[in-house]
Amino acid sequence: MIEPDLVITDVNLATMDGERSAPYGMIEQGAIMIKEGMISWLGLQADMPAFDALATPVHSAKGAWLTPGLIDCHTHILFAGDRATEFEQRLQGVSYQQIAQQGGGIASTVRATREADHETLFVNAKGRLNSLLREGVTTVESKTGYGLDTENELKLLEVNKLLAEHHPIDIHSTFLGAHALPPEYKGQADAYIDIVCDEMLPRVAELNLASAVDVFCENVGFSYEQTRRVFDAATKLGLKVKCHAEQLSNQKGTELVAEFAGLSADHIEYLDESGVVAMANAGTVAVLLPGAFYFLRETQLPPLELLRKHKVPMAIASDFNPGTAPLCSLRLMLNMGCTLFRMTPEETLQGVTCHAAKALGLSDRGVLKVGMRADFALWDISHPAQLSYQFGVNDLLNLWILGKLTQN
Ligand SMILES: O=C(O)CC[C@@H]1NC(=O)NC1=O
Ligand SMILES: [Fe+3]
Repeated sequence: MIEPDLVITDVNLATMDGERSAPYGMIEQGAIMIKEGMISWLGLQADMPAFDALATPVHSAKGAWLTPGLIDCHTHILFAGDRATEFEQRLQGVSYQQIAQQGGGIASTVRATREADHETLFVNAKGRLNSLLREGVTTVESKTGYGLDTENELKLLEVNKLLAEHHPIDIHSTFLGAHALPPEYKGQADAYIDIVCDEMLPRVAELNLASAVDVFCENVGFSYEQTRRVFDAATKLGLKVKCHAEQLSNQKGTELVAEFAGLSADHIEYLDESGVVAMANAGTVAVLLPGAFYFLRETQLPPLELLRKHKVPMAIASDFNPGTAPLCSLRLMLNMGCTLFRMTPEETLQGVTCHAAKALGLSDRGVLKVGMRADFALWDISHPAQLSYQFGVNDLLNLWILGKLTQN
């Protein structure tokens, strides 16, 4: 018998394990054992194997609910400045186009981010990660995309590396050099994509600073052909791809990411059935972003019935960014997934656990199962549905990352 490092007893487990027939994969009146940062046993407390209770720390959950640590699989936390004055202008009737013509929008965040040093960007992102940590988040995907030249995109990736080394949350870095056209390449999108493919991506791969590559494929972003070029270059360098796709129109970005066996298609409000089928066939995850939908007051809902019909895994994420989703809360997204997108509470919880892990290509987390990372959150709730039902309630009791108590 390998003695555990920690045992949690008197606990209800929302395992999120799809192989269990119960809703949420739940095990009530359960227990869980941790060894060297991984789950070594879980099940009914009545079936718990013997262990030396004198030598082993035991935490009685007193009937609280344990879930996998939450995963925010789509964030833009690396930036400086804010766009609060634009928010004010838009509410006074100034259009996006007018703001962009005044040099606002993404361009203003790019200017502020280029001027910011590593420390400023680190401190900004650390504060945002701390907000997510307090909500039970244990893994975060952090994209670049506000540097838009080689030096500054690499700067952002270096900040991600520092965050991964110094913050308890596990950081997964995505290169999003093809987020927007930098001002110095106005009207020269193909020339900028040359830089992304021929200069930035080889450096990103050589320095091993990102595990995935993303593109904003949209009529106000990059075209289908330009997106293909980036995906082709990324794949040749051994990097997985994902895509901001069908957010404002249907540019067939989803079918393109599926063609490259990509990790996820994100936003997808304008996705059609051929795109859903392509995702189903490729195992590509749908990442739904209700925060941007809400903040932009969009009306086109993502095709939930088609995603369910074709059994496409649905994840949910904050999309935290200064322009279209300045909402640094994954718990709010759980609630919005239900209230705005009409997902069920179980679907939204899958969306920030097992399906979010899949959207990042991670198979070692997102489910309470033997051999998985001991990343979990203990909640003062009477049922897992409460996690999407209520918001703003301080219901997180404890948080463990790799079996280490991180928040209590
Ligand atoms: O406005 C910003 O700063 C980012 C917008 C954000 N980026 C993207 O690809 N889609 C979005 O909604
Ligand atoms: Fe985004």
